[in-house]
Amino acid sequence: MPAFAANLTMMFNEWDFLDRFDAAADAGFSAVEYLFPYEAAPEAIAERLARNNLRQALFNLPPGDWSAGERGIAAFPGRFDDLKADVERALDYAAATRVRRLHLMAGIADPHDQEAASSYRRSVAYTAGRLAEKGIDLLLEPINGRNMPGYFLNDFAIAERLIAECGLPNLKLQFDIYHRQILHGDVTMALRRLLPITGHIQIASVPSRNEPDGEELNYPYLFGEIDRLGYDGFIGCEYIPRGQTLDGLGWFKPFARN
Ligand SMILES: O=C(O)[C@@H](O)C(=O)CO
Ligand SMILES: [Mg+2]
Repeated sequence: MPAFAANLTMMFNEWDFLDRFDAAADAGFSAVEYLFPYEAAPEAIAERLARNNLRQALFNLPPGDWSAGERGIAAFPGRFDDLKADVERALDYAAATRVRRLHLMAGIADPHDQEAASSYRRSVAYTAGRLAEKGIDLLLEPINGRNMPGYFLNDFAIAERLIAECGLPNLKLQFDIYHRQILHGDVTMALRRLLPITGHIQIASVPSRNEPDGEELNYPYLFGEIDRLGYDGFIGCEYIPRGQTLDGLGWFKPFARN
């Protein structure tokens, strides 16, 4: 049975950030993820995880200045020193939350720009190396250009090639099924082929990015396939509830822990 992680950036927004941990546990989740933890103290997050017996599935390394439109800095040649500091900041939170995987965002940059491509590769190799010292996986996530216009890593084939070329055991793919369907489709065959390099999966309906219970994709079929393939990681529920979070959890009832 898949281990679902509630995405606390998108779900349970009826509560303040720290209270979302309690709400997710009460709803039957045994794990959580979110984009960024950095506005809360690491100890406060650790306390909520422990209190609720929750596992921390994933979060992102700092993305640069999000409010100014940055979506990562890994592909920016002039920001390597910032990136190194960001890695240490993320590792403080990783130590507190015991997370085993972190996602590095690439940034808004032209994927055909050679300078951006080599900066990205350097940032990925550096970050993966530093995370390996702590036993943590580094994840790369292709993101569709409708949600994130101009995003550098906008193609699963580019991520797959980079992971193969780097040959680092802790460098893996973040397979967001929502982005995959929008970018390329062919979700089941891609899961079958890419599962060996996949470190995390995320889900949402397509095209609305709501509960995984309708629209283009047949999630009960995909959950069965993911199980059949022997995936033993987390599935992050990275969706925007259509209404109240709890009202939309009918799909999750068979998987809830209590
Ligand atoms: O799919 C997404 O948008 C996220 O997983 C993310 O990390 C960047 O927004
Ligand atoms: Mg995602």
